Amino acid sequence: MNTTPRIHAMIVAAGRGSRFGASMAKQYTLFQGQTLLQHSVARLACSVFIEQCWLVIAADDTTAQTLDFTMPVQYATGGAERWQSVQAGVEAIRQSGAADTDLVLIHDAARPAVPSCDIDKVITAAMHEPYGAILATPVADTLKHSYAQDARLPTYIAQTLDRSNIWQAQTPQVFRLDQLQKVLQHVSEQQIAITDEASAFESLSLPIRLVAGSRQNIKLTYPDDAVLLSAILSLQA
Ligand SMILES: Nc1ccn([C@@H]2O[C@H](COP(=O)(O)OP(=O)(O)OP(=O)(O)O)[C@@H](O)[C@H]2O)c(=O)n1
Ligand SMILES: C[C@](O)(CO)[C@H](O)COP(=O)(O)O
Repeated sequence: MNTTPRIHAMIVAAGRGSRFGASMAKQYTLFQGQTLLQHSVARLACSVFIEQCWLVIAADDTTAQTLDFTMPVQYATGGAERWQSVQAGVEAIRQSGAADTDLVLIHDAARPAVPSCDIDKVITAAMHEPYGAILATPVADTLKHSYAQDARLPTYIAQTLDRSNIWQAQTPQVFRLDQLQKVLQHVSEQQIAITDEASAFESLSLPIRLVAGSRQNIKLTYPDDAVLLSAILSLQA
């Protein structure tokens, strides 16, 4: 009997890219002639586990459906917060007939350089977990905590943080479908602020496995991330 759970992939692409500051949403910025969204779909398409993908886009998005993708895509409408976009994707996946024990993979459109081997690694890890697994990379720099001050004033160091056992979370993040829906409902009811789905599990003290990922899997967030991302994509080509 085939006990491998089905994988339902979603890419969240409903953000506005305010920190990036471009005139259009950053997921439509072109690198090597392709948008970030197309690059991210292509990376997922390299995975042996993924044959199609849900794209969670803004209600007023008129770009995504004009693009060509390297595997079949379906669309869901995102929300104001990232976790609400994920919740919309989860609902669309459930409506499509997914089973509770299937796995859901969530990836940021803003992370187009994720190595496909990392995608398969985090999926395989999640298959052996009761709740899920995420890609992450151990912090490499010394971390400073600053005094909270008026942004118009110079900022000073309050303390250096112990960086042992500190990781930077990435995506994909992969979870059991029914468990993900349950924890997102908890986040909604308790109005908990989260910036990734693993945090929702943490809010209920549910264990999520960390899988060491590539430092090439950067997220395009600020304008000067573009130079580094462009170099990484060129080297990966
Ligand atoms: N309401 C939101 C917010 C974010 N995202 C997606 O989540 C990913 C990571 O979020 P982030 O880097 O913060 O993107 P933005 O929210 O667009 O950026 P900013 O916070 O600078 O506006 C992106 O692919 C973004 O499109 C989303 O689908 N729905
Ligand atoms: C999900 C994420 O990419 C993990 O690092 C990150 O939390 C997204 O945060 P953002 O503020 O929505 O970019």
